Amino acid sequence: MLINIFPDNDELHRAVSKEIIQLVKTKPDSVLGLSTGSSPVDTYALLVDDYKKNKTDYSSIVTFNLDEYVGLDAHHDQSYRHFMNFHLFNHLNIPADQTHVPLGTGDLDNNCQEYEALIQEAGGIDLQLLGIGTNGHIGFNEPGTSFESRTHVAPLLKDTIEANSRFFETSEEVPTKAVTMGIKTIMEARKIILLAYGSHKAAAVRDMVNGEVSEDLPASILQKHEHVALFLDEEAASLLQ
Ligand SMILES: N[C@@H]1[C@@H](O)[C@H](O)[C@@H](COP(=O)(O)O)O[C@@H]1O
Repeated sequence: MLINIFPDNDELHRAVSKEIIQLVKTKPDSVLGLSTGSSPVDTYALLVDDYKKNKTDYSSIVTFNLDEYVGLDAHHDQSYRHFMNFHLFNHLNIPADQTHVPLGTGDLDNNCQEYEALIQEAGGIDLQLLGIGTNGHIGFNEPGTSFESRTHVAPLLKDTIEANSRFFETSEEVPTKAVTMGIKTIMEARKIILLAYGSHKAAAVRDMVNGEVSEDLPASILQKHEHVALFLDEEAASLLQ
């Protein structure tokens, strides 16, 4: 694992956005795996800034997002599809049909199979962006998820549901399941960048890097990937040995 530690978040997001922009420029038909949550928001803002200033070309880029809540369609303002359109896709010259976010409505098992097939048809993911949950989840692969998993419907754990509840008006609205790329799907990406900042991520980051590789901490599998780069701030890195 390549570990980059930054004194401030601005530098961290600049470094991550540079990696993405460089890939888009050197391989204009790259397949990008993207993530949601608060972690990548400022990175996406920098990609949008760069696009406005430098007209970096996304017309042949294909994207696959990690996950989507079950029950929320693209029109719901808390759906990950809405998040991605709002923060990134609407501001770049990427054709909408080249952006993929798992579908959290309709025939879910079928959606999962189709998503895997689409990733394969696109030639696999060149660069997967990840965040990490405080319990070590990646995508919505909670502790206990099989390392052999592919895109599937995942129940969310109580802590994750509680953490997400701040985004919803009533507790009944908070999704309890998600469609997520599996661990195996994520591990097949040719390169992975994981972004984490803040002291609340420090224990998960420590266990991911220094702990045993175990399904109890999904992100620990990244120790087995040949091209992983962590982009951390000093707080998230503070418990590393
Ligand atoms: N499914 C997402 C993950 O992909 C994300 O990495 C994680 C961390 O979120 P945040 O970046 O807001 O800390 O939250 C959610 O559970």
